[in-house]
Amino acid sequence: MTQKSGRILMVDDDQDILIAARLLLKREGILVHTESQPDRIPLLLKEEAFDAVLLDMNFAIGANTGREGFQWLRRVLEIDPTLSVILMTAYGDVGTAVEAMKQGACDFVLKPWSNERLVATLMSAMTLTASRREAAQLGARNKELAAALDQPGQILIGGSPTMARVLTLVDRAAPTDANVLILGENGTGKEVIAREIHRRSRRSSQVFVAVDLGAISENLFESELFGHKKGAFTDAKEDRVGRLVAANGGTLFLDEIGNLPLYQQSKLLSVLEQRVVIPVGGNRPIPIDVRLISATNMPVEQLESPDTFRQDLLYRINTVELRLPPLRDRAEDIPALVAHFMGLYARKYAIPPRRLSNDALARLKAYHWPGNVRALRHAVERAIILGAGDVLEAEDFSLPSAPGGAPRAAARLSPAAMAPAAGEDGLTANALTLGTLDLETVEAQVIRRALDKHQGNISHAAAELGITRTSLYRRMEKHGL
Ligand SMILES: Nc1ncnc2c1ncn2[C@@H]1O[C@H](COP(=O)(O)OP(=O)(O)OP(=O)(O)O)[C@@H](O)[C@H]1O
Repeated sequence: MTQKSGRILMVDDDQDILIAARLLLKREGILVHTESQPDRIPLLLKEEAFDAVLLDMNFAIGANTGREGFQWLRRVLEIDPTLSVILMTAYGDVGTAVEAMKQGACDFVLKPWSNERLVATLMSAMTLTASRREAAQLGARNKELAAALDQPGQILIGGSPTMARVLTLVDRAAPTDANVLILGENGTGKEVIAREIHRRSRRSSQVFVAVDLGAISENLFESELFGHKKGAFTDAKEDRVGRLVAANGGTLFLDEIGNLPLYQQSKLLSVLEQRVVIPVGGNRPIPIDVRLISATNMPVEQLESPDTFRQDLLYRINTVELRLPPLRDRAEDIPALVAHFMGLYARKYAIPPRRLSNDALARLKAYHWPGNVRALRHAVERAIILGAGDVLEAEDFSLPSAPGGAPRAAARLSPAAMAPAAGEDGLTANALTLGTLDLETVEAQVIRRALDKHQGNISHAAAELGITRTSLYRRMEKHGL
């Protein structure tokens, strides 16, 4: 790999040496920043991006132990462990050379140097830096891949005419690398569709990285997406590779994109336009190559309002727009979905397969499913656990008696009831002002309040309640909200 466009930082207190090196490296097409004061190293590394450091070992007058060189070597590696450092000295001996390598230097040059050898050493140092940086990115990507391997293969059910139309679009869009925006209520299967697009795309052997923008706190947004350098802020104890870089070569799924505040939308837009990210506290732009799929449950009118969403960002992310119909508009899919989930949970709980009564199926098809496929899935899970006979009846699904009506109290054994009880996570805050001490009622009231306060935004309500979105969904379902 030729790295002739690389950039070197050379630190030596001898101006003649710096001039000689500058002339030599210029001829070789290597950019070099020369510096005579080593204490400027931290600042320089912060301000500029370098691919290798050439460091003298002795700075104090008369010094020849190399002690300062070792000290600055440690400092450089603390700041950027991927950077290759070459030490140089006029007093070098094998012992110092060995010690320098042990402490993390990648090579050692004796003064006066041979031009050819110096250039060759610098070239391999720059290549080493590049591969260390690539390895860090690969590590992050591998983590994502390993997480994907842990996930069971997702089965996509969608035989209804409305879903068939969506799947035709998926078919056409998937191989094109076009950015896709998926719109739909919570639980309609936006992530399932995003994974399907990835699976059918040219990037299918690469990683699929899902980022729930609604779950990232505002102050961690940049660090999570773009990464950070060690020391960029108090908690940045190590370098961190951002999710955008981890998704390199693959598909990046940005869920709940409608939740981003406007100023974060600007940051995201500029990254998408320039196709590079600069980690927080860093200075080296990292090129990114991702296929972007975004999703939101925000109604389209709101998304098209400049007060809520940057329209230039919208144009960038919605080359193809898919609208997932709510489950109530595709009741034809319900039998297949129920059969699929019944099989899934019977296997999971090692329960013999059960049948479904006609009445139960009719009730499931007639219900308006405000929580969509996710809620249906949970209802089936509960029925599988609680249903006593060989045939599951309508009552086993704990459906509200009329659409929008109050749900039956969830049985003690339901998965929802198995979730942490209210009170363990702050859900009973202010219980005394609610006029009742019945735990279930209080929980429902608190959740309703949180949802009202955040205009139905699940991520924000969950964050305020101090629980995960999944946990909030379970509770909403339990209370028929
Ligand atoms: N067509 C489908 N076939 C099989 N399972 C589905 C389908 N659609 C959704 N599901 C299941 O429903 C649940 C919710 O799906 P998913 O997470 O994709 O919805 P979402 O729209 O992304 O939700 P949210 O808006 O909350 O992010 C998942 O468990 C998923 O497996």
